[in-house]
Amino acid sequence: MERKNTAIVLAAGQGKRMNSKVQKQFLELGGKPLLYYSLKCFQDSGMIRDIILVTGAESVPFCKEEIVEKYGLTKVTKVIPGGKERYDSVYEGLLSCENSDFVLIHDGARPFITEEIIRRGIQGVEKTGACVIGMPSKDTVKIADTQGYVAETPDRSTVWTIQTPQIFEYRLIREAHEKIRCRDMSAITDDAMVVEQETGVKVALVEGSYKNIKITTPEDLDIAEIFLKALEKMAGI
Ligand SMILES: Nc1ccn([C@@H]2O[C@H](COP(=O)(O)OP(=O)(O)OP(=O)(O)O)[C@@H](O)[C@H]2O)c(=O)n1
Ligand SMILES: C[C@](O)(CO)[C@H](O)COP(=O)(O)O
Repeated sequence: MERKNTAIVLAAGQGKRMNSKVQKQFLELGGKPLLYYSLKCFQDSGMIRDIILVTGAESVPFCKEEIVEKYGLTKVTKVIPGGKERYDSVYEGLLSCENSDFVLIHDGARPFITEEIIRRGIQGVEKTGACVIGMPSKDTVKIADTQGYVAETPDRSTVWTIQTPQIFEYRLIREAHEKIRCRDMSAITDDAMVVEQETGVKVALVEGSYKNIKITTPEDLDIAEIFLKALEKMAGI
């Protein structure tokens, strides 16, 4: 039976760390809005049935006209307003795709998602119903104490840095979000944490790519321009 896979693409953040007048998801990368690239990857993937785009209420018309319609992104079936925090925007997205089997929750600020990452993620979610994309850490990681000293050094072979998409069975992530919403969510920074804290389900780790960066601060945009040029050169564009 063919699965109904929905991508929820998040683009409702303020981009405070980017410190730019235009929200980072709408900044230009290679002449197109940064947000376009992840939407286009999901659009072109045969594994994705539909896309829910979550953005700021004030940006809904811009997204519909200047991104979805302009670039012919026909799989984007809904453009909806998000919430104050990332997890609020995810929850709004989840309320909009009730008839999905798997949902792939992705940061619109990560333009370098690929078809291969989607494929590995969808394979990974079949294991337990929960899967995150990430990469083994190349750096040694230290846990700090509150005074700014090293408290602990975890064994690097067990440390991964986590990316998106994060992929879940729809019911599992919806119910986990519903449970956690009545508690303090201030320390929740990704979707896997919601499943880790609210269910006994093990979350599978699947390799993404060191190029699948999140555009967070201005230097990330410079790196993204370099990656994009290299990808276009490889594709002969
Ligand atoms: N209320 C929010 C906050 C974040 N996001 C989205 O979640 C992704 C990852 O978040 P992050 O990089 O932290 O984006 P911002 O919240 O915009 O950045 P900052 O924390 O610097 O303000 C981004 O695509 C962002 O648009 C969202 O949809 N809704
Ligand atoms: C979900 C995420 O992209 C995984 O690395 C990250 O945690 C988002 O965090 P942010 O503070 O919203 O950038």
